[in-house]
Amino acid sequence: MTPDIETIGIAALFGSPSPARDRADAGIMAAAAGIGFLAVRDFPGDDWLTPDKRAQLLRIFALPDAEKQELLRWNFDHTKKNFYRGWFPLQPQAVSYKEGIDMGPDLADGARVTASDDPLCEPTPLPDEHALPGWRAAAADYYRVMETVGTMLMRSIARGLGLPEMTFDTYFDGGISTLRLIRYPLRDANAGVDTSGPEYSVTHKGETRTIIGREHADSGFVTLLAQDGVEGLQAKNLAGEWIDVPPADGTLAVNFGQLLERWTGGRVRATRHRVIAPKTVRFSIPFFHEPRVDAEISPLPLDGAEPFAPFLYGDYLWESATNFVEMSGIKHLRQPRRAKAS
Ligand SMILES: O=C(O)CCC(=O)C(=O)O
Ligand SMILES: [Fe+2]
Repeated sequence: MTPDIETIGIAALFGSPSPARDRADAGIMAAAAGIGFLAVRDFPGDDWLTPDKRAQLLRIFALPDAEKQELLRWNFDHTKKNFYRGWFPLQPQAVSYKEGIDMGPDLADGARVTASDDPLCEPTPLPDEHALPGWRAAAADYYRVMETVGTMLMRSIARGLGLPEMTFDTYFDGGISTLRLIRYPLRDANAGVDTSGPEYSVTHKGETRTIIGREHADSGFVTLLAQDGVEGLQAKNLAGEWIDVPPADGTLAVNFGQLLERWTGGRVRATRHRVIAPKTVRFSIPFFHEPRVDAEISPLPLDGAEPFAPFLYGDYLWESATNFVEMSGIKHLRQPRRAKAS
């Protein structure tokens, strides 16, 4: 039988060294090195993982279209000045059938917009306070809670790798984490998009299911995902089978990105995942925990890790993130800040 994705209580990660913390570290590392997915619960701010609290954030989807359009990114509306942050609308022809918003650290702390000449550091267009009273404060609080969970998980992973626990902290100080809110509506059967091809549909447990989130591995380090009670997310296990990552209130799904996989010499796995269409609209709230744009990624002192030429996180992120459909057409707008060693 396929083992389920483990749920691990992480309260002890927030305290001083203890046997409970050692157990949590071991469980996290085993999941990171195994299937590359886990679920975590019990942490400060976990009251956000309830339907009522999530609904506070998801109110943004009820804005009138005109107000969402104000938040659009340049690739969807050339009158806008934001390239990387902001709204992405439904793209009916795309395999990933979703709309939503990407928000940066200025949401939690406006002073953290650092480089006006770097789209990765641009301010996030946000709805007016009067349109959604209290929404910004709620989203800012959620962002801060996730940043702290991300920090504690990275410390746990450092310990699990036998590295000093603060190894990753300096990279993430001033980081550019992204809080993304996603809505996946039901596909309109009359939209003229043929979803019968293999890109759009798969057979799962004997049923034909439409894909609404294309198979991918995340780019960066660690992703903290709140699902809003509706199934659909699947992870590819070591045997190459797709297994469900069921939503559960009070838990965050955790998975790891390709950069962490590479940085750790493959000890942490960047697991591929996808979303198959449920019978109802689905919402999810990923938080991509990310370092500073100018963090220099160089080989960690780990046995067996492949050496590589150091590079800047921002350069890597831009190259990789702009391959996703919601970022299409913007790659040329940012040049690497450091020339690649030839
Ligand atoms: O909606 C989900 O559950 C998954 C979203 C996801 O994988 C992503 O945004 O990278
Ligand atoms: Fe993902």
